Amino acid sequence: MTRKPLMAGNWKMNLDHFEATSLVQKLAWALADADYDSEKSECVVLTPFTDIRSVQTLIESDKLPLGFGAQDVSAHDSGAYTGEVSATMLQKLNCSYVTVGHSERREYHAETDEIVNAKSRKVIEAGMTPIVCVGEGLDIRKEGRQVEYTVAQVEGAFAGWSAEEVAQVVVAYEPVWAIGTGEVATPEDAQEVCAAIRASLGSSFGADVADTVRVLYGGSVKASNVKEIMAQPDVDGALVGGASLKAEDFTPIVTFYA
Ligand SMILES: O=C[C@H](O)COP(=O)(O)O
Repeated sequence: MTRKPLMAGNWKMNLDHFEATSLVQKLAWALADADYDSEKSECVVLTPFTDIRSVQTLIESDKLPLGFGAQDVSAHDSGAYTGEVSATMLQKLNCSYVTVGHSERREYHAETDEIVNAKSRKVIEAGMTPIVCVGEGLDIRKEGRQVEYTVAQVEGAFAGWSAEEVAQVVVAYEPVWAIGTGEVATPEDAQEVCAAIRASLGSSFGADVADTVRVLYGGSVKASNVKEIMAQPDVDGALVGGASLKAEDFTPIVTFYA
């Protein structure tokens, strides 16, 4: 099966809605200038909640070849959960993707695999695609336990799910030590864990699921290293932080195939 590469920009807590509109316009212009072919990669921006309406309006009204989504979601449907945003609310804004369980959420907001599981399920139930983030810290990497640690996170994220549900997700492998540090995992490091994630999905949910689910790599992806990372057979895209904040940095990542 051919898995279409997904190049997703996670803006994190950057860019207000004015800046968001400006970046989307610049990105659309730069992609057109680079002869971007949306058949060869899918380009998505994951914005702060406050930017989504502005980004949606721009992308839909100008029919830009970009997807958009959010960086987190509530595990609850509605009610007395001050400050939270439900999957249904995001779906009503036409979001396609929602990042769940990013290492910054796990670290600063104590998100466990159980919470990631519950949130991802809400995203699926609302008809969107969760980008479920997993990955080891430096201590685990130094002990050489990156595969077992990351595979256990994947098993926890989808415990109790059906194969049909898991077939709808995207998994992002982000070694925490490579996020925002300039330390990029080697292509072989990325391949090792992405392949193990795929193998785990295969043994738990079947070969079709393993063939279908896109596994992304994230952690200091840049124009200068994207091609070698994307050349790995089990890497189906990138989750990009810092380099997604400028059109001139993100465009060559999205058009890595050129
Ligand atoms: O979600 C994106 C990752 O945290 C990677 O961030 P980075 O590209 O700035 O290292």
